[in-house]
Amino acid sequence: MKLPDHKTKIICTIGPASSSRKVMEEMLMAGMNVARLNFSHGSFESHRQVIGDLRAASRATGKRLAIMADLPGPKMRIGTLKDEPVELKPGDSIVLTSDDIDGDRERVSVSFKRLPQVVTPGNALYLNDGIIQIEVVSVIGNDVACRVVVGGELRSRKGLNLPDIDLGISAFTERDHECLTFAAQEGVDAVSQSFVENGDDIRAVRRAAEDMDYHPFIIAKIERSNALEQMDDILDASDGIMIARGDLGVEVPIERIAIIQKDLMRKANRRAKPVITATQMLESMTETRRPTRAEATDVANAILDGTDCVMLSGESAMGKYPVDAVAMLASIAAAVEPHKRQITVKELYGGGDFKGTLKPAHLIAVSVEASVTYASPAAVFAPTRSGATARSLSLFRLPVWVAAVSSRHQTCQDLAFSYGVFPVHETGHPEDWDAFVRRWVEMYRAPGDIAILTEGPSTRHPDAHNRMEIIQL
Ligand SMILES: Nc1ncnc2c1ncn2[C@@H]1O[C@H](COP(=O)(O)OP(=O)(O)OP(=O)(O)O)[C@@H](O)[C@H]1O
Ligand SMILES: CC(=O)C(=O)O
Ligand SMILES: [K+]
Ligand SMILES: [Mg+2]
Repeated sequence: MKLPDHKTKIICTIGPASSSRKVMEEMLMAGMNVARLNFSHGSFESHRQVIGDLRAASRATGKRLAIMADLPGPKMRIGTLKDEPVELKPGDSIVLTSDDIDGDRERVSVSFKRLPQVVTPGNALYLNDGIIQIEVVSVIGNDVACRVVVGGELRSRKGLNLPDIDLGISAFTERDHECLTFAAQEGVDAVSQSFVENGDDIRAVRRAAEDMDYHPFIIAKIERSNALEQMDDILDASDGIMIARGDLGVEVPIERIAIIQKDLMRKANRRAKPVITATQMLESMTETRRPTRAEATDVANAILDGTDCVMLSGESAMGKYPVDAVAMLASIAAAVEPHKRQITVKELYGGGDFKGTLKPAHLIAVSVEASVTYASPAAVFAPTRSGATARSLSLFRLPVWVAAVSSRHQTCQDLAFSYGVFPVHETGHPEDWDAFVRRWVEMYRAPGDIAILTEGPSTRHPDAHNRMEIIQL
């Protein structure tokens, strides 16, 4: 067996292009770690089928895979179109209506029934990830008459954004609750909530899940401008975040995305919460076999800046080259990671004076960081119950794998989102760590003369001390 060549985790949206077992297996072999199901599309029946096939593909390949349910949130969309695509040109008139109709180039339905009440003439609306811009001319009954400002191609169920308008709705909708119930029934590992505005939106998801005795890893999707002012609260409430650049790039001026992205990564890294960079990472690979130079560089920079995961959307859901796109992310990651500087404790905590403020678990992480700087261990072994120990080691972006050993299946699945963490599911806690470490190093042929083992208090040994052990191999 072989350890992956890349430590950045790869998330792939599953859609028509990747719904066959064969493609799923190829994507796993190419490096997919997490499969994302977008509940804005497809039926529960189709998602159930996909979940079954993904699990079968994971068993067949022996590759661990976490499944993430992406809840739609209060995203507004247009309805279906009779004929598509529809080409909109500047100056064209188009009506958005809350009536339930099959749309055409004159009149298109919208999922948000209160649209006519919340808009006023002059408001700018955006369609299809902001590619098309329209302006409200007048509101008559259920119809909002608009004029096309920037044209483009429109297809069924594309998104509608109203960046400056307060919709007065919570992020966790009735529909999300239905999707969450389905995810709980299917035992989906992780849930991402769209259009989060504050920590309460995430707490609502967590509470609803707990009421079902369901404990998924919960990701907050950052894609609204007001979420940016609530990041401390959102990070406290969530297990990780996604920089959802598709909607974010419409909701805030696109020229600010780069700085926002870097800032979000720094904040998430500091708290050891995994961060996902999403949307248009290899967009051109939807149609062509090679990415653009700009895309390859975008992926590289996200990794250098501190992303844990890179994500494919349309590329793997409906593109021509889903497997090539995964392979491309994996090879960019493998090429870039050795150039990523290991993070020092000083940098992590902003260079401030933190003497006396670090907890024992932090001190262990600091010691590991120092050891890896001066030696090249085969791996760092971190027994972990909740995954917190492994995540606190991950944030140093060590050049060696953190083998996170846990008896909890959910913890292993959660760690699919963490950079450089290789989850190892061990039902019985190993009695003989020395033998366990040797076996693992041998099995994966991990090079090195030593291995590092960390251990802190556990439920079995609540009085144990935090310790770091050097195992001579
Ligand atoms: N389960 C699915 N069934 C059919 N088509 C899908 C499915 N999932 C994704 N797609 C297609 O792939 C495209 C890209 O997927 P993506 O997840 O980025 O969705 P999106 O609609 O752009 O937006 P968002 O992520 O904000 O919900 C979708 O617009 C859709 O056309
Ligand atoms: C992924 C997603 O929802 C976005 O980029 O908007
Ligand atoms: K979604
Ligand atoms: Mg979005």
